[in-house]
Amino acid sequence: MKWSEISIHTTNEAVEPISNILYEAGASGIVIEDSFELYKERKDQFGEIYELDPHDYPDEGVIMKAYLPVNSFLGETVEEIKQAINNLILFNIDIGKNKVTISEVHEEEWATAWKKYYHPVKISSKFTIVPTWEEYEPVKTDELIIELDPGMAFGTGTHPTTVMSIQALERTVKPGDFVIDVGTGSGVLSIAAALLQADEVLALDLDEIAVQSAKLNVKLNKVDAKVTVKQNNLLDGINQKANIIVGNLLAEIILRFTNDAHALLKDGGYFITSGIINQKRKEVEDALLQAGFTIEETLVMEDWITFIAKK
Ligand SMILES: C[S@@+](CC[C@H](N)C(=O)[O-])C[C@H]1O[C@@H](n2cnc3c(N)ncnc32)[C@H](O)[C@@H]1O
Repeated sequence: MKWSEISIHTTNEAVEPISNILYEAGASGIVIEDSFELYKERKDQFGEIYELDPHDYPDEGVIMKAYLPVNSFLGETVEEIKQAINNLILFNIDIGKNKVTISEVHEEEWATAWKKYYHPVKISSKFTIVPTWEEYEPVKTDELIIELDPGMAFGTGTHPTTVMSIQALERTVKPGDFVIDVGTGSGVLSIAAALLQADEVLALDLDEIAVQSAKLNVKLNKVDAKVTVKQNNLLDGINQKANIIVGNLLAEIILRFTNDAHALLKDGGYFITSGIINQKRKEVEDALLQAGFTIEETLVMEDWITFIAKK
């Protein structure tokens, strides 16, 4: 598959709204090169000070890079992104130079572009995500480690929607549970559920590349005895009743399977929905209530919402 890199030179203030615009437009990942990063003193995990390469960073402001698949809609998607960024001025957001450039990247470059920005991250009280190419010694004996090679699939584990999904799983998964992960991407949520002692996990994704990536990561984390990865559209054709269904997908997609999720859950089971941008909060909440769920908890991070709904 060919990918197109869209690069936007903007300001720190605009990073969050532009991230939302890019994710809404279907970007699979965003890299942020912030000039400010260069001047921060940083230490590696052994306490050594290290420096970043100035060539990777802009002199001022922030360069955001996102990756979009090259398809027949690419031109329109880019135009919509540009338009949405220009509209930020109406909300008094400084968009700085607003220089937008497009270039084509090949699959391999895309996969490695991530690597230099991606280090072990503690994302909750229990979990630390460690990229496969980094050495990491657990700080605490009960720390749960997820090793990930996100490759081409969404799910470095550090996006707010993923972090909140994992926090929601920590609060709901019980030993012996059967968990379904809709839109598994790199497999990160399925691996988390297995490490939280779920008995059986079904990881589903429509995208063949995500399925391959999830299979690889599931093996890497030695949870392949519990986790089955399958190419599937949402919950189509699945009929084994679950204790938990988790879906980190855009609101529009969640709305398509709230009723199916309700039907497929055991009584007292949880439907965890993430990936909901704040503007869509009410719409998803209404659909969950309409399907027969009660909202047990709402998590908020930056501009994103995660619901823990109970049947
Ligand atoms: C935002 S990513 C979430 C990845 C990962 N679960 C995480 O939390 O980091 C959404 C994933 O849903 C998948 N997806 C989108 N539409 C889908 C559908 N109709 N059925 C199954 N998966 C779908 C995408 O391929 C993508 O891997």
